[in-house]
Amino acid sequence: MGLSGHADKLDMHGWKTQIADRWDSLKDPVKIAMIGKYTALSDAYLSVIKALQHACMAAGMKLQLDWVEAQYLEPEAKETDAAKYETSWQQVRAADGVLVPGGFGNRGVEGKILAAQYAREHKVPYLGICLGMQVAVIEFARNVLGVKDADSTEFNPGTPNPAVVFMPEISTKHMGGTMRLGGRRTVLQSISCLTAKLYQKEQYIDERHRHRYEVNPEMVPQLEAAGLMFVGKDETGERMEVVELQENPSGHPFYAAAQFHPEFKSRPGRASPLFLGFILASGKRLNSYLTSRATPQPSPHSTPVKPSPATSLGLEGLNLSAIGGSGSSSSGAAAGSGASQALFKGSS
Ligand SMILES: NC(=O)CC[C@H](N)C(=O)O
Repeated sequence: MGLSGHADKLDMHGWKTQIADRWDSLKDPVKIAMIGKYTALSDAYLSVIKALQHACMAAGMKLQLDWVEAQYLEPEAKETDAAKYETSWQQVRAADGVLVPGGFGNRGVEGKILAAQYAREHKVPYLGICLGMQVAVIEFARNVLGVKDADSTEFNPGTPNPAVVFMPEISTKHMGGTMRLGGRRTVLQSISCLTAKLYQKEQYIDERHRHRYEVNPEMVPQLEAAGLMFVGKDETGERMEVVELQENPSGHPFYAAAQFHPEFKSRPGRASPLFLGFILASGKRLNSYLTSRATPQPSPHSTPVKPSPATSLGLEGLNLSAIGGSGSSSSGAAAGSGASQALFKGSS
């Protein structure tokens, strides 16, 4: 078979110079509050942490991750554990960005909804993943549309106002076969949305999924009329994939959430575009990053163009001197940018 009988020595030099040294050199802090369940520290959370690290390396920022137990953000916690309630809200208030990752089951959901509301109202960058998108939609329905009892049928099966509903992908009778899993296509609805700009795509993106519930398509027109835009949908147009707060008049620096899990495709040197956008916005560097990149142009092709590997990474074309600009607080930013450049060159 032509095997030489011994493995070549692993070349760790690139890893050391491009990843390990770079990680150690990051100085500008970015404080992210992750609203979850401590007890559910599963692989899903580990992928999210890795994706945050990849994005921080690309942005030249040092990650400070604060775990916030969602349950302690709920008003009842004021009675049962006032100290934890106070510290948890302090962590949210101190954060540069708020992230609600994926999850199942209803414990802590109201706390996640309150965190999404805080981020929206206080213009703090928000990234919602899967359940994090569903709670953002419920929050918006309750507090902007005024549908006070809007809910998900996962948490309240009898809710009269379901903003999120069960989505039997295969069959309700087929036990265990009802989870929508794996790589699926998301069709972008506008080339000017943040998601299109971050992915540098004008037509579609492919990301991985893991969910049973979805945004109720019947509520979409009302939500959009009030400024919550569904900028990514599946190929039928019926299933909501990415949501963003309308740029005007909200003036929000970054409020985006996806039904898919962008963290699953994030790699060192190939940060997930949504995570990168979230970290850049949290570090007040998103605008300079976006202005340094070309806006996706409408394609002359009527059929989708095959994505090139280079444009799917989210790091290419990164103008790092621009990123180091606004909002950077110290000379560490410049050092971080230089190192980012080295990382970027190494990964292309
Ligand atoms: N991965 C997730 O966050 C799943 C969200 C939700 N529990 C659903 O099944 O749709």
